[in-house]
Amino acid sequence: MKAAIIGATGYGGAELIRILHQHPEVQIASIHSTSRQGNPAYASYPHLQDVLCLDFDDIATEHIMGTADVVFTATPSGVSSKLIPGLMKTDAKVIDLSGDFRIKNPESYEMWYKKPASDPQLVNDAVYGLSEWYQADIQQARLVANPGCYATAALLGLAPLIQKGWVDPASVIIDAKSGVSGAGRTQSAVAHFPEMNDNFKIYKVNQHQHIPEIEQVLSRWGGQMPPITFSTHLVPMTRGIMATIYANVAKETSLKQLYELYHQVYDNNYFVRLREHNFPGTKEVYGSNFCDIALAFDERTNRITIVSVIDNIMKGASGQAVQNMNIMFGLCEKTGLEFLPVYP
Ligand SMILES: NC(=O)C1=CN([C@@H]2O[C@H](COP(=O)(O)OP(=O)(O)OC[C@H]3O[C@@H](n4cnc5c(N)ncnc54)[C@H](OP(=O)(O)O)[C@@H]3O)[C@@H](O)[C@H]2O)C=CC1
Ligand SMILES: CC(=O)N[C@@H](CCC(=O)OP(=O)(O)O)C(=O)O
Repeated sequence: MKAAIIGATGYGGAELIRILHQHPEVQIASIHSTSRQGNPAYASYPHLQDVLCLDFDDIATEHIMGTADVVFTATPSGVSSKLIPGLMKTDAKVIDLSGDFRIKNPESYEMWYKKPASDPQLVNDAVYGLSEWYQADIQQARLVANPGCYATAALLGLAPLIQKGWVDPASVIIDAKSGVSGAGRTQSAVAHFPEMNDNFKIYKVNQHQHIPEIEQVLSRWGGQMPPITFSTHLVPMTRGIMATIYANVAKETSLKQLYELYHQVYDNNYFVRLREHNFPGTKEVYGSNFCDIALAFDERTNRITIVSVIDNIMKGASGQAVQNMNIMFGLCEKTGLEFLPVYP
């Protein structure tokens, strides 16, 4: 298969290059940028010197038409919505890493993203690419809306409990923390070294764009859902997300029963690992496509604590995008993705 990457100068794009370069079924046919067109890949990414011998091309659809079987758009929200209608006129399958095609309700998208919603027909046709849960739809999809990084960690952690109705949905609180690469490569004050180093900050309180995304999926699983509380924090590390999720039980249970449920649900999913013997840290998934989940049950408060960790650029973005590509093209979902976590 031939792949084109738009937004290849960003972190999501660089990670796609790292994965696809060693994917046995894929050749990177072209990389695209608006700021570095005509320049070699190594000019933007010195670590690719003598490895990826391609120049950045511009983003005109004509340059992709007929040359790619799959196009990854690793571009910001508001940009993907403009690029993808043209790409849908080619024969390629498209996997978008932005939030532009995730939210089915256009008013909700516009309220949370503060940008015009994408073409409603394409939003309707786009399949939400939470690989573990929508495999059958992803197999048939022409356009996949790859999930947000925080949404991936939170949804994989909550899925069994919400689907089975084991917790009171009104009690759900998701407290999440991310490494700074989640903010992308573009410079910003918040990600500036003196601002984030030796610091720990909450941001976008009650305003994060992943709130409607998480609520949309939880409602699909558990029926009408009350609004959730979701907080995001920036941690002075490069990669990683930890979502610590709290929920009150809706029925009598025990830690043993909770793990039995999670094993039933996830034992056949290679990329979800249940960490029954110790709580996961972000380093234990660093550079890999794993989502590690552990549980605790406090009998005093009747509250469950779920800890879910991912690498934000892997399972939270480019890793899951390649997992979705594998599913769309009928390959084993693990193909080209069996990276061990980088440790230490
Ligand atoms: N980083 C992460 O952990 C995650 C990111 N995402 C999403 O993935 C997407 C990419 O994120 P990330 O790589 O981190 O972001 P970066 O800021 O690192 O990169 C964004 C890329 O988009 C390109 N771009 C910017 N403006 C335009 C434009 N007007 N037209 C075409 N291309 C443009 C830039 O390239 P150039 O200026 O050279 O054209 C750049 O390569 C975003 O939608 C992000 O929300 C999702 C989950 C996690
Ligand atoms: C640390 C940090 O800034 N993270 C980003 C999440 C990146 C992501 O998943 O973005 P999209 O949903 O927009 O694609 C944020 O909180 O907005």
